[in-house]
Amino acid sequence: MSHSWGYDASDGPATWADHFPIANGPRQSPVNIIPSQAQFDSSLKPLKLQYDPSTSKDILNNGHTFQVSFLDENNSAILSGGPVTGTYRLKQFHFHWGESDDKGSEHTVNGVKFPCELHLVHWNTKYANFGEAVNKPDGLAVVGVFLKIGSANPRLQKLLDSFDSIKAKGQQTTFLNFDPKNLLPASLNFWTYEGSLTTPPLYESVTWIVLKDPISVSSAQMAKFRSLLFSSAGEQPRCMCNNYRPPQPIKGRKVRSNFK
Ligand SMILES: COc1ccc(C[C@@]2(O)NC(=S)NC2=O)c(OC)c1
Ligand SMILES: [Zn+2]
Repeated sequence: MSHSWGYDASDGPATWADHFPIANGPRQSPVNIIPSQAQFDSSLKPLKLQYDPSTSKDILNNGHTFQVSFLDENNSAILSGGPVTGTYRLKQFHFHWGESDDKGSEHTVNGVKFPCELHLVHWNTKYANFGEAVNKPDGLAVVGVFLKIGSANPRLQKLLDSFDSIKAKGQQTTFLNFDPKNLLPASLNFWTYEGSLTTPPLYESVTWIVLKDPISVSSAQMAKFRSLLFSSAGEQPRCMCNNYRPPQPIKGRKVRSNFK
């Protein structure tokens, strides 16, 4: 039976090493990105994200976050270029956020936290499927996008409108024709480094691609994120928020950028 974990003092990030010793491994995520220490790498190719909205399937409250899953039987929604070799297929995207607008992102920039961070998860098609790829050193490529408080973002609205249907853990509903391209900033300038999943099992299998530019979200929209629950229907309601792991030791890793 997989060990239960969460984000409270009793089961949160400070306790994860008890059952998942890789939590203290050499390539853990997230990290604090220090732009002045990132190395510009002219050999990095432009990041290519080719998404097909018809591959979006459903939206689920999994008790840790909410995620939108995609059909991944073919190369309709893919990531290529950037720091990766080959083709990676979009599997799902999800978010991490705080109980207030002053925290919530997993990666930080010069120690600055954003209120929310989007993760677009892709798996390497050199492997047969996501399950085979998820624990391989080159198995996953995750695009991280920061959300910054500003004007309401209409492109988040379809997600927010689905929240009443997935309020509690385990609730799921169909979520068709959603184009994740609409969640990206205009610029695909990025930082990249070798890291891990940011929740147990914390596999060190992620090539991180963190976009420099944020997208906007309003404070009212963030409040809707916080209307979701960690808890199942019928249980004592527990606000889904602060579902972020703090930055981990860089341990000698280099963060590269495709921009000066
Ligand atoms: C067993 O496979 C898993 C388990 C958890 C996650 C989620 C997460 O840990 N990973 C990132 S990235 N953010 C997260 O919250 C996952 O995502 C690819 C794959
Ligand atoms: Zn994540």
